[in-house]
Amino acid sequence: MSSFQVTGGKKLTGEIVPQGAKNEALQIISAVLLTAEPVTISNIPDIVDVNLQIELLQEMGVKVNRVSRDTCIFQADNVNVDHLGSEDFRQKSGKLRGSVMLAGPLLARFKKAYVPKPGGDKIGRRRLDTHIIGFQKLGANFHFDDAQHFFQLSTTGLKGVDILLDEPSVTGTANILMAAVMAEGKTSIYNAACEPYLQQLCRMLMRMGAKIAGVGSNLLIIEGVESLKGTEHRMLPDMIEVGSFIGLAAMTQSEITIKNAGIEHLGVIPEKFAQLGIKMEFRGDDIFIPYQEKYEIQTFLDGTVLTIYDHPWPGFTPDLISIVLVVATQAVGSVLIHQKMFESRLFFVDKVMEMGAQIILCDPHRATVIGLGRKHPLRGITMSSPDIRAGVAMLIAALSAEGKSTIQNIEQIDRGYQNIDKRLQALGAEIVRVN
Ligand SMILES: CC(=O)N[C@H]1[C@@H](OP(=O)(O)OP(=O)(O)OC[C@H]2O[C@@H](n3ccc(=O)[nH]c3=O)[C@H](O)[C@@H]2O)O[C@H](CO)[C@@H](O)[C@@H]1O
Ligand SMILES: C=C(OP(=O)(O)O)C(=O)O
Repeated sequence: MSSFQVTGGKKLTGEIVPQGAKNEALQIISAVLLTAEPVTISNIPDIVDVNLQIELLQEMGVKVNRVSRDTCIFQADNVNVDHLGSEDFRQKSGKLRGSVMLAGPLLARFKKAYVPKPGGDKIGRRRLDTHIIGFQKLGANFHFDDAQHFFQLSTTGLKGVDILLDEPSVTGTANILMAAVMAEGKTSIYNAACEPYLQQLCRMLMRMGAKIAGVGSNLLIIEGVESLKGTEHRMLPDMIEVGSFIGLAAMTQSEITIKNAGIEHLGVIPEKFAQLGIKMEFRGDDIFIPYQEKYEIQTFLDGTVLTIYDHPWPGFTPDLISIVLVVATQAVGSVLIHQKMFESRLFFVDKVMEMGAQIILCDPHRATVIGLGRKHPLRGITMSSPDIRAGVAMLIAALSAEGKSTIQNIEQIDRGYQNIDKRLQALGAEIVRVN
């Protein structure tokens, strides 16, 4: 288990470029299975989860030519689908959430797929019902192996159908969409997720020849085609990294420019940080966060205490709730943080309280943060990262705290943030990686 040793209290300065989006990459890289032709993908983040997804493809026979550090040409012209039934695949795919999205393209092109229990963050129950029921409606049969926790899917041919999702699952929508693009006839997916990740996937599929209407909305209409061709695709900047850096700048009283932030794709993210009182200047596609002695949490218009909660896109992403919570601890004012989607994402809060933050953990989903400005600065402690975003929230807290902190289990952070220690060191942060 590796750790970061962080000496807090340093003001950071300079420019930082967000990596390509992790959750987009996991969808896009799965979609290369839909064609035998080459697909060139650029701005691929060099992070553990994405590298694992690429290895999974390689191990089932997809050719991967890394033409530069962030660009690969994939060609799925000789795929061994049976590899997915192997112990090897089960082990490796169990390490990340994104592996589940190999199933949709495999069903579409090869008529069978295996879905082992996917990994990813242990942030609550993460069921696959939306995915499997969607496949079933398209004409797939499934068998669930209880002992191995393994879904086996097969079809004699997928057929277009109207699907109303029980919830707008992000990976579920991507999976069903990728299955539907080559199904016979018309499919509609209503209550679809519509994050920029999915919009990007739709655009890529359309460049490959898919017929999709309603991109960016919660109703996707897909007219099945017989086959898809190769294409090129570039990943957007990672909006979760952008949000993390906005919070980091304010909390450490730093002056940072986030270069090429993809501002038009950030939805309400800047607005939520502005509600915490954080100033930002949009300069072209860069976000400049000036030094701020203090930032003050706004109230609602009627003067009641602000609530920040997660919601499917275009609402506020759950992946930034932990970061907003930590950043609020050094603000002036109070905010109720409500993590609606996941029941185990706020458990790191006891560590932030141990650092000296004034927080009332109301229940597994809600925490009230009482920001007293820097009256009681946080103090460094030893903590362990339970998931990607809590890990980065802890790192931000440690960088703002007085004294030294140790963050253990940083493998969680490495799943989603590319060389975060080196990139923050370049801004002046004191972080040492201990392997
Ligand atoms: C690889 C990947 O892309 N992972 C993301 C993806 O995970 P993932 O696709 O696994 O998440 P889902 O969208 O399926 O749902 C996440 C959780 O939220 C619950 N839920 C969902 C929708 C809803 O309206 N109400 C509700 O309560 C679900 O029951 C589930 O427990 O989307 C999540 C939700 O944005 C993000 O946190 C993950 O980073
Ligand atoms: C929850 C996340 O990731 P995953 O779904 O891959 O576990 C995340 O990116 O915050």
